[in-house]
Amino acid sequence: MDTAVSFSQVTHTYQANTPFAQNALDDITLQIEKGSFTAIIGHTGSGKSTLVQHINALLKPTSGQIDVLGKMISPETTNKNLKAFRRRVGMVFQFPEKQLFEETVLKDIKFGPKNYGVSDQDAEAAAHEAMELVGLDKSFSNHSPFDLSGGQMRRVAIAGVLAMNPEILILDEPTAGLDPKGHREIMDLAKFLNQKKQITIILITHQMDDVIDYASNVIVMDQGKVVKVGPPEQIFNDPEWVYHMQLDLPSSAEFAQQLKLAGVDLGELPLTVEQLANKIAHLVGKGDTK
Ligand SMILES: Nc1ncnc2c1ncn2[C@@H]1O[C@H](COP(=O)(O)OP(=O)(O)OP(=O)(O)O)[C@@H](O)[C@H]1O
Repeated sequence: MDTAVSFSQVTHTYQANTPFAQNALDDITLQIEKGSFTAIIGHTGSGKSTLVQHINALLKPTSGQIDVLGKMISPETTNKNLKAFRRRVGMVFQFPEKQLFEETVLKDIKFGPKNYGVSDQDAEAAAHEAMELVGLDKSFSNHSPFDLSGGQMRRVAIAGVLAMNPEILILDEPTAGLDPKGHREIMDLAKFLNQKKQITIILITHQMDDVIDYASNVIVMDQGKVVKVGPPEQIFNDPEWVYHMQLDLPSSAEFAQQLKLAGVDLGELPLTVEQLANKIAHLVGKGDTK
């Protein structure tokens, strides 16, 4: 597989050379494969947001370099001539609906492509396509984004990023504050974009169930360092280490741990709800639930 993002010995210090210097990334070296669905986890302040903001060059490293789709980002990189690059790396910030500002949904979604020099007609076509992707009916086009529900506003904001046709999509806690239905819709959209549109997804999340259900690869951060990288099953197979990192287990694995503490031996730690159901069914003599 090709590499989409490659960090080489990257450090980032906020307010470097001042008494307020804050070291947020410490010697990060990692790769993210093209087409992967990568989750970045780690407790608050571990450096996740700082890390992803280097991927579209919103932040520049204090030292080291990052290769993103062949573009090299280094301490010397300036914001000049980054437009074409930034279009390829879509970034959905936390609570992206706060950044909506146009008077209609369509205008808001068209804003990005137009800003990147796309003609009005092409921007409109891209906006309609993006609306369809996020499940917003065309009839919303002339609504004010501020008259929509929280979940719908968030989909408008995501559509604005998708209208630029990114190859990498960074989602920083995209489901924060949504109800379970809205949560599922956004996560299923991310899965669709990854599997059907071949967009590389980089997701920051505190939801371990999402990590196990959606991610193919996980990066664990702690105090500005990458402390573990691997598929979800590998990351969660040591509950003591997971708790030590101030992380949660996926809920099925958490329940299995509780059973284990109560003296029920399930053997290997089941991570998905389906695996847990099968193990319990087996234990009570009902065979496979399938
Ligand atoms: N603009 C800033 N100026 C100074 N320090 C900052 C700034 N942004 C973040 N930091 C510090 O850098 C460190 C990493 O922060 P970052 O936001 O990247 O962590 P995070 O893992 O994304 O946290 P969370 O899960 O709460 O979003 C923290 O110590 C934070 O206080």
